[in-house]
Amino acid sequence: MSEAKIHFFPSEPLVALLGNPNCGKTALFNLLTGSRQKVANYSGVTVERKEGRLTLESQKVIRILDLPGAYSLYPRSLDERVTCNVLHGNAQGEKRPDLVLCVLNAMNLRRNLRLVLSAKRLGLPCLVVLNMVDVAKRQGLAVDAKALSQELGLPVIATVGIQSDGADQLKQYLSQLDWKNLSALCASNVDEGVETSTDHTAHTESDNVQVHHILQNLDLDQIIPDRLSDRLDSVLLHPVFGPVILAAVLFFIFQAVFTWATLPMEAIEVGVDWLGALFTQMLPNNWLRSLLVDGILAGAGGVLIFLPQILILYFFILILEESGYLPRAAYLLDRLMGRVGLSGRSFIPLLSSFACAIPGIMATRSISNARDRLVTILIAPMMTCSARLPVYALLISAFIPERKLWAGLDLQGLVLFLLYVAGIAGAMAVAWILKHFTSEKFQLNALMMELPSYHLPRLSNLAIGLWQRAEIFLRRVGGIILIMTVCLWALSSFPLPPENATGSPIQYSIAGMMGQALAVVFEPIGFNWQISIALVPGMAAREVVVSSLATVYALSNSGVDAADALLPLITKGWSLATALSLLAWFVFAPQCLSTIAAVKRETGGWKIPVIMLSYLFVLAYLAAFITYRVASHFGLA
Ligand SMILES: Nc1nc2c(ncn2[C@@H]2O[C@H](COP(=O)(O)OP(=O)(O)OP(=O)(O)O)[C@@H](O)[C@H]2O)c(=O)[nH]1
Ligand SMILES: [Mg+2]
Repeated sequence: MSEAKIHFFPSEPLVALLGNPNCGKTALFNLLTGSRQKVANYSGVTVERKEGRLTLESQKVIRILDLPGAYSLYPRSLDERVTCNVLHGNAQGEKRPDLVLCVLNAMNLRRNLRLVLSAKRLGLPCLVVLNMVDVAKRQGLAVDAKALSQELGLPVIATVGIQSDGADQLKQYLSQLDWKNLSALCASNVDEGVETSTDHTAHTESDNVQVHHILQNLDLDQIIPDRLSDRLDSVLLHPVFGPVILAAVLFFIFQAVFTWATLPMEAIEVGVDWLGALFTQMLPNNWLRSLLVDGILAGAGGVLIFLPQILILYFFILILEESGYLPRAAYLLDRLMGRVGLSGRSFIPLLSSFACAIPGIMATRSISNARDRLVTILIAPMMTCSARLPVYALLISAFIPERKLWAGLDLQGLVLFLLYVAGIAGAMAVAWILKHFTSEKFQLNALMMELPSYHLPRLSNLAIGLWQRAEIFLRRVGGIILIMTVCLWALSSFPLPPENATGSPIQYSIAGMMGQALAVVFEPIGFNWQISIALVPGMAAREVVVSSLATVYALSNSGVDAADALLPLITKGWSLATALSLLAWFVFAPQCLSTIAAVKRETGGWKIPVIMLSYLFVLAYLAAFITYRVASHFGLA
């Protein structure tokens, strides 16, 4: 029996944004649709299609698709394939676009125009959008849009993706378009002989010749050097200064995460304490008060305190992304990564994983080599995601003294930096081991990566980026973290202890019993039953470990003010060996459930997520075991 699928597409016209990576498609998409998709100054930011809507002056609504950047319509990586599938009408659940907006970076017409010529051959109506005309103007490059339009046989509209009115002319053009009859925008001067050729090298050669002619006719054949970027690169990409500056930048970031966050963190802590005291005073001593104070405030409130540190980390990541420094860092690390069998291409996905492993794993779509991509996915979870920051920060605050070393260096910041380095070193070691399992024939591809011009990060972009991060974090605190905390509170509070009980009530609860059972597994690495309990809900989200510890300890110690009691309790109650062992565990700890789901989605099956989960568990256990034993040996127990 044959089965046919019928798709019902929305009736509105579909407009797709096509262009080389980093030419400003997403910036324009945001301007047209009012969306807030991620814009950054490197290639491969967008890796999946995103849809938005634009209401034209005529009140007509059109759908707009932002697509991953592509160098050609012969895909070499997964993100380019997404774009090609859409343009050929092969994308699942999506019709073929009614109109293609070919976005050009005015500063790099030579390469950008080749894609326009390929797009023309698709037979779809095309409109050329000449973006970044502000930069071109600044650099003294005058592109004559009318002449370009004549050369291409298509309308050309100038835009500036970073100005709020930068796409107004484009919107106006779209408003006046006859959407029922777009055939006028189909290419008229396609060379029929070449069009029917199936050999794409023939296209490439003829396109090169045609682009050369167009640029000559427009008097744009000369290369305009970007002097500022070149001068900066002579220092930042210097074989000696370059790596030193990169290390210093990363080191400074981790110092700042600790030192800059102190004041705002204290302010949030005071607020949470005040609320806790208020509830304790106002409510009778019953289960509701316990839920509010020991559960919600101690747990979710305890995680909220880490918001400033997370925002400071993101602030720096956003600056690195916007400035154009990221691909340079990838270039600097290419040789180093080559030693472990990876290319510099993997650097950006790995760096994104410092924020969260999920966007990092998604970003591997831009890696064209399938083996490189898989290894990068497997090691991405070892990069310290921002959800692990609260766990590190809590343990560092509890066990590492707040001391200044030489030159004002903060000891706690240094330890944090070392933990990040431990994650990176672990990841590189795993990549190196995997290199030896790869067939002899495997050859590293040379790094081909575009270095964009440096930009000063725009304050508005930074503010929006930070706000989005704060929103995501607050939603996690109010959502999954709160839910897990309340569940754990319930499991830790019931059943009630028997009348003649001698220990604290939590020991008789479901969670208490589970913790004691789990402690058998974790005792060899120095974890007590409270930690063992906290690790389980911690699989839902990393920060939950902190909220769970807070709740478990609050319930184990009646009579102590819960919300602020965790820190002194663990300082007193745990040995340094246990704390170090827990830190070592978290450097490698198997990832949260959403990361595992993302790996399954991206690799199309359970095999890789199961491998990842198993090897990370073994690694985390081994690292914690060795740390605990060595620390105990040196008398830190
Ligand atoms: N000066 C200037 N910068 C722009 C303009 N349009 C975009 N940008 C900047 O160019 C960089 C790239 O913009 P994106 O919109 O992320 O580029 P993209 O084409 O979506 O890139 P991919 O998703 O990687 O394919 C960002 O730093 C933007 O702020 C423009 O017209 N003028
Ligand atoms: Mg984009």
